[in-house]
Amino acid sequence: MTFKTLDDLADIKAKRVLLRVDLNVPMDDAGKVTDATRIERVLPTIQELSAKGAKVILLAHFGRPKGERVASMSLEPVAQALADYLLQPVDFADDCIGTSAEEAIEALSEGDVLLLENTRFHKGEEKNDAEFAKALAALGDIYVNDAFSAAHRAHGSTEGVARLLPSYAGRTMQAELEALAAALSTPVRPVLAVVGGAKVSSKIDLLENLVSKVDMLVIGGGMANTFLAAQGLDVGKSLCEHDLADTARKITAAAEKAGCKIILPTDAVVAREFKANAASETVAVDAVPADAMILDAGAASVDAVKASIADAATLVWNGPLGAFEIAPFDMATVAAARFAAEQTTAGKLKSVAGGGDTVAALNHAGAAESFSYVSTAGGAFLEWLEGKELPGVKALEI
Ligand SMILES: Nc1ncnc2c1ncn2[C@@H]1O[C@H](COP(=O)(O)OP(=O)(O)O)[C@@H](O)[C@H]1O
Ligand SMILES: O=C(OP(=O)(O)O)[C@H](O)COP(=O)(O)O
Repeated sequence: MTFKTLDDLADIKAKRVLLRVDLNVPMDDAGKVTDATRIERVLPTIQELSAKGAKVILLAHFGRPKGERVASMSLEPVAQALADYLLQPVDFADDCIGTSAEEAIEALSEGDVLLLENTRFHKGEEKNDAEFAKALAALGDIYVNDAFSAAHRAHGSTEGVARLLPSYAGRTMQAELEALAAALSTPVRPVLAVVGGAKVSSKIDLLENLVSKVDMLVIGGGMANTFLAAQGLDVGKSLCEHDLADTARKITAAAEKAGCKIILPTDAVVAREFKANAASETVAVDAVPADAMILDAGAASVDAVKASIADAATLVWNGPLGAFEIAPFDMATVAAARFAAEQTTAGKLKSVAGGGDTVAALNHAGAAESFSYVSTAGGAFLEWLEGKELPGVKALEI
């Protein structure tokens, strides 16, 4: 696929550049960014545009507010965090279209950077509504997409607006696509995929295709609970999408047919409260108390994950194996990440991991630096791996 890059942008002095970035960063309850990888990755594009005299207008989403204005999902705290990394002020407008955005843009000088409020505060964003895309496009002269990790969404700010303005790929978009192609176009077998995390419904469908591309699939985190429940096990109060049981069974059957080995947890760390240092115990997955929730994989399951990593030549990983943000439920994720890092350093494994929280987990484990490649993308990375066309990339096609 060919698209224009920043190299194709001639004179952009004083031009209004709408730059789609992914600032969907992990944040604690106090509004502090707990992992800045996604911020760091978009700095080169912002700096390049700013240095060339453009008025840089950032479009981004945060969380899943479903078209409502949800205060806890405001991007305002991220504007300050971004300014700290950019070492330059970042203005903020409290809406991504309409008067407040227009006035904030009017006030920009060459090289200034402005962040617009969460695009998902408007229903038109996720619907990719033509009027919403038009309202965005009216704010800029040029569109640049640097949000590879949101490119699997055909939304107003990732797809619709790209069709209305001269469009370009940003440096991170370009680098991600090149790095993933270099690392995984012809992966050395056996290939192991590890899929965990919490976004069960948005990722489970991908697994049916994935099992035909990989030799082993470790299913962990909230995703595993859905598979365990589909086998008839009681997962108590665990994060679990019971209505996806049929899908889980279909994936298991597809894996058998394709000769892909599925590795599910056999034991689990359970607790009755979702808080740091809550009283916890390790139980077999068929003995989860009805009033408890699975928050991490147990030691036997971790050994099985490590054995799979030891057997693999290539690892692709999205989604933590437990609620790693809360101690001690980071045990499985940290142990697996460190083992994969060691195998990579020893030259036995090519390891590629991605996803906003996955990257945060790898950083938490001190393992990210040793991985072969760390992508900002989780869902987009899995879709890319499947060979799916990503709408946000497709819209940039010349
Ligand atoms: N057993 C579990 N119960 C609840 N949450 C979990 C569990 N396992 C993992 N998680 C949560 O999954 C989240 C990450 O999921 P996800 O967004 O899919 O990953 P990524 O952002 O890397 O793509 C983390 O916040 C983690 O706490
Ligand atoms: O965090 C993201 O994806 P990821 O959790 O798959 O890494 C992206 O910002 C996309 O967010 P979405 O899954 O709410 O569309």
